[in-house]
Amino acid sequence: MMNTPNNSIVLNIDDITVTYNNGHTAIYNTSFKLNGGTICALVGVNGSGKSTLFKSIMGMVKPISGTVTLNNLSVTKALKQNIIAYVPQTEEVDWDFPVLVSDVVMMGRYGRMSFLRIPSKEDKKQVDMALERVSMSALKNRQIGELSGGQKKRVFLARALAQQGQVLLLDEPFTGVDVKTENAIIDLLKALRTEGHLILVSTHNLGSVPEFCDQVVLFNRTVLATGPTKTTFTPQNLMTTFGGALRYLSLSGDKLHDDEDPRVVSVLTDDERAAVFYGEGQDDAPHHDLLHKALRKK
Ligand SMILES: Nc1ncnc2c1ncn2[C@@H]1O[C@H](COP(=O)(O)OP(=O)(O)OP(=O)(O)O)[C@@H](O)[C@H]1O
Repeated sequence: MMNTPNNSIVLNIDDITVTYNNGHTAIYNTSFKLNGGTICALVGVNGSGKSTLFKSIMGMVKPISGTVTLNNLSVTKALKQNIIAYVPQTEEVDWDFPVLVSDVVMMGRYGRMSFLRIPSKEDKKQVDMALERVSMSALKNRQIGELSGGQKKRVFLARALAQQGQVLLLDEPFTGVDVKTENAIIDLLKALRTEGHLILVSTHNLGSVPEFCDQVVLFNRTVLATGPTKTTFTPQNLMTTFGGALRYLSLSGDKLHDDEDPRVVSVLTDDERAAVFYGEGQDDAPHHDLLHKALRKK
């Protein structure tokens, strides 16, 4: 069983500014607040500071001003209590390091072990359950470096699950994964939301945002807009966020993916685009098949 988190978890980012040692201010005056039982998308162009924001929440970079708190605890205290789990971008990991898949997932348990790091029965059970949840049990004795990009992502997700944190930070979990895996991850995140977790996920797959995220933070070095997806994830706000670098794409046919996914890329007309964004009297969020990877860097 996962922890039994309740909706009382609160992440409060209050007016933080992060300046790197080289003098570059990556994010400034950034504030937003999220509660448990939420999946929030963090959306912005490359270099807009999304990873920096994650690292601030993880205490890996220190804001020069402002505070990050979890249930009124400082990041340091929240980390000690294993409240936050982080799935970094794949590029940030040294994949040549010789380590088994199950060992990577066991790392999620380290914060709960004594300094000798001898896994208990419970630790092993949690690792097995986490691997099961991301459908990676069969590969648990493989070297991590031998896995595909999508499989590595799932292993890191399993590591975060094994940690049993109430807050899950995911930095681009869909990059380089096939559509089936993306859908499986989305289903898992929805289940975690139901269990009361607070999930913040950065993604460039704009099409899937309305399908599984109830909140959004549109970001470019500071918060441009934040709130419920339905009212905030609007074409106008997205144009502000992406400054004309946005392309509206739909997918169909078999050319886009290696698997049997029957989709290809085509450009949407203005009318279709309006329909995708809740137009045409649609009450429900559009299915992410309609609009996918709509960001193209200019
Ligand atoms: N360690 C660092 N030292 C100096 N500058 C950095 C450092 N890390 C990131 N930056 C700069 O801060 C800015 C924000 O980078 P960050 O990685 O947070 O963006 P991002 O939104 O996650 O980008 P992407 O979508 O490409 O992953 C960039 O201009 C980047 O060059």
